[in-house]
Amino acid sequence: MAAVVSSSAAASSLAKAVQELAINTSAPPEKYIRKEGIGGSPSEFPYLDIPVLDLSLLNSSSPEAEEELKRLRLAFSSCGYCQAINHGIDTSFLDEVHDVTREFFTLPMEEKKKYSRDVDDIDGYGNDTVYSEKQTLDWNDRLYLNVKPENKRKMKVWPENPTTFRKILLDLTAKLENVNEILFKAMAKSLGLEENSFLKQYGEDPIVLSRFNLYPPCPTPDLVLAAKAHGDASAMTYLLQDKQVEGLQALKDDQWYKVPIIPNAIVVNVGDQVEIMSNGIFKSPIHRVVTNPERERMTIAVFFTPDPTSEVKPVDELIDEENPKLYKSVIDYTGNYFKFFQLGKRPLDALKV
Ligand SMILES: O=C(O)CCC(=O)C(=O)O
Ligand SMILES: [Fe+2]
Repeated sequence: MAAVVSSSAAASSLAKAVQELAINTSAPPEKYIRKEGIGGSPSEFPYLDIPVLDLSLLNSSSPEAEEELKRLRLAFSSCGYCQAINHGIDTSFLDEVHDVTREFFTLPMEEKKKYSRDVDDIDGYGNDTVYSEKQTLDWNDRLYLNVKPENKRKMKVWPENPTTFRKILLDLTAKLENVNEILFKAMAKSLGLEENSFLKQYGEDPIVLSRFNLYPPCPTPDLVLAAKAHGDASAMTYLLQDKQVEGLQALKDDQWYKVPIIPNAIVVNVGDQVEIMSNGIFKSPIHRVVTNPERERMTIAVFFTPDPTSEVKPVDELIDEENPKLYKSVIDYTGNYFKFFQLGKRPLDALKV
C-alpha cells in the first residue's frame, strides 16, 4: 500500500470528521474542492434505467426463471447494476440495519472516535486515508469493518454502542451470503455455464467487508464529491441505499446517471473480479457519490471478495477463438487494488492481456 502522509496538515484533516466540518460551514476546506467541478449540478443528471430483478424467480424452476436469467445477463453486461427485489430479507430487518446505522452516526463524536481507525489502517471509523498532499478528499465519514474471515475481524473497532450493532451486522452479512449465492449461480446459468463456475473462484475463505457511509450535507455540491469515481475491487457489491436521499451515480457511455431509489430493493453492482471471471462480459461499473446541499445521506455497502489465496481468472468455457482471454489471472486483487487506484490508474486495466 502507498505510504500514508503523516504531516501535521494531513493529520489535522484526518482528525476532523466530515460531520464536524459540515456544521455551519458555507465553504468546505480546500482539500475537498474539485476545481474542475463535477460536470454539472447533482440533481440535474438523468436517471439510469436499472433493471429490477426478482430474486425469487431467479432461484426457481418456474417458466419465468429463464426470462429473468436473460434480464440478469442483460443488466450485468450493460450497466453492471441491478435492483434486487424479493431477495428474502425482511423489510423490518432492513429498517433495523438503517436504524442502527443512524444511531451509530448520531452518537457523540467522542463515542464514535472510540472506534477510530488507526492512521495507516482501513478498519474502523474515519474518513479518507491521505496518501498524498495533492489528493482531493471525499465528503464522507465511514465505518469500515472486515466481517470475514473471522480471524481478520478487528473487534476493537466494532461498535458496542448501539448494543445491537454487532449482531445486526452479522445477521445482515449472513443474509447477503444467501443472496450472493443465488446471484452467482444465476450469473453462471445465464451464460450457459455450470452453476458453480463463478462461485468456486471465491475459494475456501472469502472476504466479506462492510462499509457504513455517512454523507453530511455539503453547501457546494457542484464542487465536492461524496465519493470519487471508482469501480469496486470486490467480486460483487450489495448496497442498501438511503431510502430518501439520492446521491449514487453510475457512468455509462461517458455520461453520469443517477441511480434511482427503490425502497427496500438492494442495489447490486458487479465488481472488478466478476468482470475478470466473466472475461469482460459482465461490467464493473464506474460510479461515484454526489453531495446534497440540505440533506444527510446514509448507506450500507457490503462487498464480497474471493479468498486472497484463490486464483481469479476468466472461466475457461468463456474463452475461444472468437472470444480471446481479456484478463490475466490474479491472486489477491483487492490487496493490489489501492496502489493502482492511488496512482490514478484503473486497477482492472493493469490486468488486461
Ligand atoms: O453510498 C453509495 O451510494 C455508494 C458507496 C460505494 O460506492 C462504495 O462504498 O464503494
Ligand atoms: Fe463503490
